[in-house]
Amino acid sequence: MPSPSTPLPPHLVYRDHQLVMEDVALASLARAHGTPLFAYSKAAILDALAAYQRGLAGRPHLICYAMKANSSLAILQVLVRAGCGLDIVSGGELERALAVGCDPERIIFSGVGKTRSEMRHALQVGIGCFNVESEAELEVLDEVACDMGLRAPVSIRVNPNVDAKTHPYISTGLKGNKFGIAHERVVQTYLRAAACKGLRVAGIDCHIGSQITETGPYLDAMDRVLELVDAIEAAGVPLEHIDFGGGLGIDYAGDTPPSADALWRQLLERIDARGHGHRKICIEPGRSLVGNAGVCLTEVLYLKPGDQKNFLIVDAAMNDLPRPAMYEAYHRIVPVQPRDEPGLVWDVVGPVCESGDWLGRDRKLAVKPGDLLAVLSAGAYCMSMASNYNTRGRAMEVLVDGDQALVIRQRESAQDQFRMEQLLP
Ligand SMILES: Cc1ncc(COP(=O)(O)O)c(C=O)c1O
Ligand SMILES: N[C@@H](CCCC[NH3+])C(=O)O
Repeated sequence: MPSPSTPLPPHLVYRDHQLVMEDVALASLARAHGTPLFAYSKAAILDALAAYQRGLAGRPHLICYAMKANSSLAILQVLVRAGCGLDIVSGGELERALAVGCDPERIIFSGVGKTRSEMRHALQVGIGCFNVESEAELEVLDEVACDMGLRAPVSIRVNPNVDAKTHPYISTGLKGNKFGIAHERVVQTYLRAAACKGLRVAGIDCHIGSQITETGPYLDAMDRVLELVDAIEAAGVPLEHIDFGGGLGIDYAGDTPPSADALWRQLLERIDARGHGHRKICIEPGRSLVGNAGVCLTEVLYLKPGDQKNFLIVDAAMNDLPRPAMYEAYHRIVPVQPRDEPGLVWDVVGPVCESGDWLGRDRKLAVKPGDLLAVLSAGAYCMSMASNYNTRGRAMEVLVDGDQALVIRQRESAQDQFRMEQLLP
């Protein structure tokens, strides 16, 4: 676990006893806008993207940001303007992609449960590729496209049966997972797809899981995918691109994932060695682009020391930051204006009426009510998984760019929440 001397994520620094993001003191943001508040560093997002761009430089490629990690419109704009396409998994995410002006040809539609109406809309606007996850889905997509007199570009998501060595809830490339088509059925599924009038085979797709911190599982999965590419083409179905998904991890708790450029140097070596150097590479990174660019600022409400546990009650909760409650995930928690005192060991918990509503356990912190804390690595899968449980409004979001801070989402009010509801007459 990180100690207080462990370096902070990029673009966060203590200056004059103040936690600063780029050139903005986070305490001033919290005082101006209230808490809980998510702040994201634009430079950190662009630096993370640059690592992938370096890794894939000189190759035909498309980086489709997996917006499920953080789908706030301004974040999408930052990435689309910097050259990304988008990976989507629902009609709602398609609307977001279109709202930020993403070229539809640079949109990839993933996910196991696309509905007919989602397929129709995606075909109407002309998205770049559907990543198909089952034979049943292939059939429905063919039907929908034929009805519209179109051919849907498809990749088949293969399940390579590789252990991504991550949390079981976010591992997707093993036989027991619901994702993708089993290795042994892939070639026949491609033959079937190639014979469908409503489909055009474009590529092959694979995504083995999330928060992957080792290179080995990626290399194993690439070997399996390349074997399949050879077999599919030998069976007479040409493929244009390899979509290798996302999944690269970030440092939450002293994790040491490879950098995106180092990982891709190795993967490209493998691709070249097996004679596939000419192929277009698509990727779908999510967490690794935005995760360490974000913090969640929260205010200490109450101190509740006890016989067995000391509880530190803050104003952010599991509805804002569901990862600890869902996966027992670790997020580093640091003071925004540190005190020169020894501190106590606390469980940092939120106001929601659930024992599972905790943000951090056994954290040594010197704090008083009214102090501000920053929950780190909160750029991915926090706001996008936030809920209104306990009728708590979703937090405000701010994008920091140099010494500027732009509000990119207003705080949600109770009225915003019940706008869609109906009182009885
Ligand atoms: C199909 C697909 N692509 C991309 C991603 C993005 O993953 P990550 O945020 O781990 O990069 C996911 C989520 O795991 C996914 O399911
Ligand atoms: N929600 C997960 C990641 C899921 C990846 C989605 N395919 C997390 O917070 O770590």
